[in-house]
Amino acid sequence: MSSKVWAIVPAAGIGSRMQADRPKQYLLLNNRPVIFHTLSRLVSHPQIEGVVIALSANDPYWPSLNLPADWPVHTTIGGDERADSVSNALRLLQNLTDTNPWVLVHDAARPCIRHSDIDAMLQQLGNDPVGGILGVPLTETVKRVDANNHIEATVDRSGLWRAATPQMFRLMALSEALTQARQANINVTDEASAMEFMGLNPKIVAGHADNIKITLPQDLALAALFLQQQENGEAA
Ligand SMILES: Nc1ccn([C@@H]2O[C@H](COP(=O)(O)OP(=O)(O)OP(=O)(O)O)[C@@H](O)[C@H]2O)c(=O)n1
Ligand SMILES: C[C@](O)(CO)[C@H](O)COP(=O)(O)O
Repeated sequence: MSSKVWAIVPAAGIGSRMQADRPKQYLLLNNRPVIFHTLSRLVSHPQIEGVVIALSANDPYWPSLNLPADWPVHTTIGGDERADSVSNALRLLQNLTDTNPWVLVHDAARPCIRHSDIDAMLQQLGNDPVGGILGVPLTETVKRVDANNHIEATVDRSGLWRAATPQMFRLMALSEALTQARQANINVTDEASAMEFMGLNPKIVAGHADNIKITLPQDLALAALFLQQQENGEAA
């Protein structure tokens, strides 16, 4: 894939499930904030031209990150929901470019993203008419459970995947899909849902299971281990 792409990083969340003293994207992971690792992975990929990151309006941590001056990172203010943060970042990007590039939307809370997974997306989706997402097929038995934690049913897991990020779509199509979903009061938790709402069928690209989203307290130690393994060349 010859033309460059842009990354969009939603980073305006509060990380409530993490129950930490600060938003999880600013918790330390191997002596660096989570968000530093995520941005480092993105800006170091040769196909990524720049990054637009959506920050909380009252984010006191960003200024002290001291990112390298040559990192092509642009900031904007996020919104109430993740989808609003992504929309705001896309709006800034539309003012930065007069093209309609592929955008890779990637959670700030996913610092273990591999270049090989981004390469697989670019290779498999670069000529796709719609785009797609990174995901991991479910490998365990799936249960539907009632409010009292009793098993209601075993769900057929064939064809079930965990959606991850990056999620790769064309700038204009994704902007329009998110706008339409918002106007219809459809609360989308990922970009693919908005594209599906528009009647489109995104593809899914198999990624590595270590591309975890740091969500719960126990995820931080796991992410630290995965980063260490990757940096030591131990991760398969
Ligand atoms: N209004 C929001 C909500 C979330 N995010 C970002 O979207 C990513 C994935 O969302 P999630 O894991 O749900 O993060 P939080 O909303 O911060 O977590 P929680 O739901 O536990 O509060 C995170 O990088 C988060 O910063 C965002 O940019 N804007
Ligand atoms: C977009 C996402 O990473 C796909 O798995 C995920 O949905 C974002 O986290 P959230 O907890 O749904 O906001």
